[in-house]
Amino acid sequence: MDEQNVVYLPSAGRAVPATDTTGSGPGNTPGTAETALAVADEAIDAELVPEEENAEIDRRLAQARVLRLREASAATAVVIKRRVQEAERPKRVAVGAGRHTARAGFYAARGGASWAQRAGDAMTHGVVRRQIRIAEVSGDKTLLAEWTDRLNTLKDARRTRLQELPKTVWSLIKAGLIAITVLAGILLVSGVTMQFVPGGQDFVGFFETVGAVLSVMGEILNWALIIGLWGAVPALLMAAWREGRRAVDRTPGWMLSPEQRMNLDAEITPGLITQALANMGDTAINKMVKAGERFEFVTDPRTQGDGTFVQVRLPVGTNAKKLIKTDEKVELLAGNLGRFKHEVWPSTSPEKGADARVLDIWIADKGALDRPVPPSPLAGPEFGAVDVHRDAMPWGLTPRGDTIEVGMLRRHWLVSGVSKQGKTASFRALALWLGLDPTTELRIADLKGVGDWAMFEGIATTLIQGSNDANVEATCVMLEDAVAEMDRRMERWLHSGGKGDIPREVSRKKGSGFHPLYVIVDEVQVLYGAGDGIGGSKDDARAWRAAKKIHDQGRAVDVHLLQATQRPTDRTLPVLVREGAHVRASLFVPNESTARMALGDVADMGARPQSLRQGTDAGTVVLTGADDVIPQGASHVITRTHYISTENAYGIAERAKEIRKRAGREVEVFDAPDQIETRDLLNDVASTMRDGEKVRSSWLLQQLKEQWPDHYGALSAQKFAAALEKEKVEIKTRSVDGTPGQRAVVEADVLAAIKARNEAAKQANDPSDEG
Ligand SMILES: Nc1ncnc2c1ncn2[C@@H]1O[C@H](COP(=O)(O)OP(=O)(O)OP(=O)(O)O)[C@@H](O)[C@H]1O
Repeated sequence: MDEQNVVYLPSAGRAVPATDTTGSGPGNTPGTAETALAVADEAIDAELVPEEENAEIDRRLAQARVLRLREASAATAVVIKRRVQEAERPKRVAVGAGRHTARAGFYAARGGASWAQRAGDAMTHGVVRRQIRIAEVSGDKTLLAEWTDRLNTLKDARRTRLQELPKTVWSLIKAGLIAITVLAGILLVSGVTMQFVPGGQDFVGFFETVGAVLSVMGEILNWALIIGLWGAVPALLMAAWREGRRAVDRTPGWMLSPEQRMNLDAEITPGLITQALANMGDTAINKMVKAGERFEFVTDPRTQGDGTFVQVRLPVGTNAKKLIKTDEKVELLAGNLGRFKHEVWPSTSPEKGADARVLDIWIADKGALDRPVPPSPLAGPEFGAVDVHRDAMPWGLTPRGDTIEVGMLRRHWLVSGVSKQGKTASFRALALWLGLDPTTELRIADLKGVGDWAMFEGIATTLIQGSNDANVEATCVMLEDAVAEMDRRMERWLHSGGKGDIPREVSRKKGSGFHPLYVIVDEVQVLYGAGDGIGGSKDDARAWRAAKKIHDQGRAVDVHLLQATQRPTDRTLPVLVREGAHVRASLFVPNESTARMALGDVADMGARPQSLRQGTDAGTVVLTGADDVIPQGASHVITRTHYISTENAYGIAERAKEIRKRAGREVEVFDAPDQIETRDLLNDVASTMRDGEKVRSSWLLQQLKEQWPDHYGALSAQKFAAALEKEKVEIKTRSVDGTPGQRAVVEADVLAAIKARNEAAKQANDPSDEG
């Protein structure tokens, strides 16, 4: 339809061709183009409707006898709409009542049929016969023999009961006769006795009284019968209706109102599950359904958290793993259940004794996963010091609403997920919790460096922020240092006769040297993707070798490696590194193959981070390997992590600092630790000075600032002196350029310090030099 030639009827919500002045065209709207365009100016809220719909509205208008639209104005359109609605109200009421009656009739009839079927089943042992047919269809001979035996036993028992029926009836009749005789005898004796009681009734009078009592009782019985008979019909209909509602698999759509149709799948019933599974295109299930058999519900649908849990045993010839093998299958199942893929989580059953045919399904209530996760307990000001030996980190909730509190001791972690899915926030939450234990040491590299981890200044003993070469090199050194620390601990522990894990008391003792050490790298793909012999998976690449050593042995001496990456691919995360992590968690990833890299084999067992919704499910992870929170036998658990914003993270970090201060475990840091730590001060100083030179320290600092402003720009004279002193270079008082009494740095001192440092490092790395 040409935009120029339409009139918008705001409330009627359609557009009428404005040039149609004949009254015979769509809308029967006589008028001129001018009036039409004038109306168009007034119209605000309208939409173009297709020709057919327009024609349909016209038809309804005609039926309602609202035909004359002299001036096509917005106001008239509103009036017309109201009149149409009024005119249609009786029809709507009639349709609603019709649907209601049809539905009630349908349920009652279905209830009757269900009773008949149950009665038939009871008479013919139908349930057992069905199981026999299933066993026959699936070719399970053992099951067939078992059910056939059961049928024979039931038949024998019934035959015996039938043979004994005449005897039973005769016994009942006899008992009745005896009861009547005894009653008659009692009445007779009572009547005679009354004659002899002074003032008592005579024989006839006594029986008249008995007759009157019996008559009243008869009247009561009569009324009860009348009421019962009249009430029986509605009661029966009501019971049949209830039974029908229970038994019915699916109400025909035309019997439901539009709202009911929309909510049709909201309630998870055995009928809905049956229909969903029967439409999975599985041969064994098809065979079973064709044979008229039903699924065995190990657990009927029951509410669990914000959803429904159900356990179904599949027929012989298929199993749970096969049924949900691919993403497409899961999506099909979800669609069959009227849900989105992310709302349906089928898995093999983790329960003890559940065989491979038992399928567990958890189905979220519609929209339940869009409700926000409550704030992190860490963010509450009352959340105090933690003990990694004793406590677990409250990371989030399962979609079912169970809390996920995960232990952080002696586990290496890998968190994966594409950008903007909450990787840093969820990963940083772990580190914040660790920071609240004053005994832990955190060494952190944030290889993005936009300040996401800056709050750890004053908590972490190493804090590298940024992705330039120097930071990458520093991160690699951080890992290698952790390996050296690990080796030192191992040796000390063995020499001291220590056996097994480091005990809690030793680990928490100040100065023991066995405190829990956590090496944390965010955006670790930058490290493994680097050149210069650092990244990659070649035999001599430094980063993966260090990571592997920590993975292999760190746990024994409480040295941990926690890594997070956007890209868990072979090129940016060597296989050995990702396989070495005990706990692996993945936020949304784009496909199954990435999910497999992020999580390993559990991607075959129902762990599907690729089914999370990009963006909407930010912060939701599929967590594997954390056996303290994953139900026994299950491969993974979905965790909707509590979100801790950067602002809140600062608050928690401040608390961590106070806790450390109170415990006497403050961390000494430079104002700009990343700048100092990611460059080699001695080398930089040496390269700035000429042979045999002695220079003013202020001049030297100025040179450094000019050459590497990013690194030394903020360094004060005092801090520079302290840094040199730390590197064993003393600032001396010397005559420089003929001016005596200057604070000077002598090149020979710098070279000597470098030499001493190199020798010490060489000795530390060469075990043959020791002892
Ligand atoms: N647990 C959570 N719950 C809800 N939303 C979250 C959660 N975590 C993160 N988000 C949202 O996702 C956004 C991105 O988070 P974050 O910076 O942690 O993502 P990222 O995956 O680390 O991204 P990048 O890799 O690009 O740094 C946050 O700003 C926040 O809006």
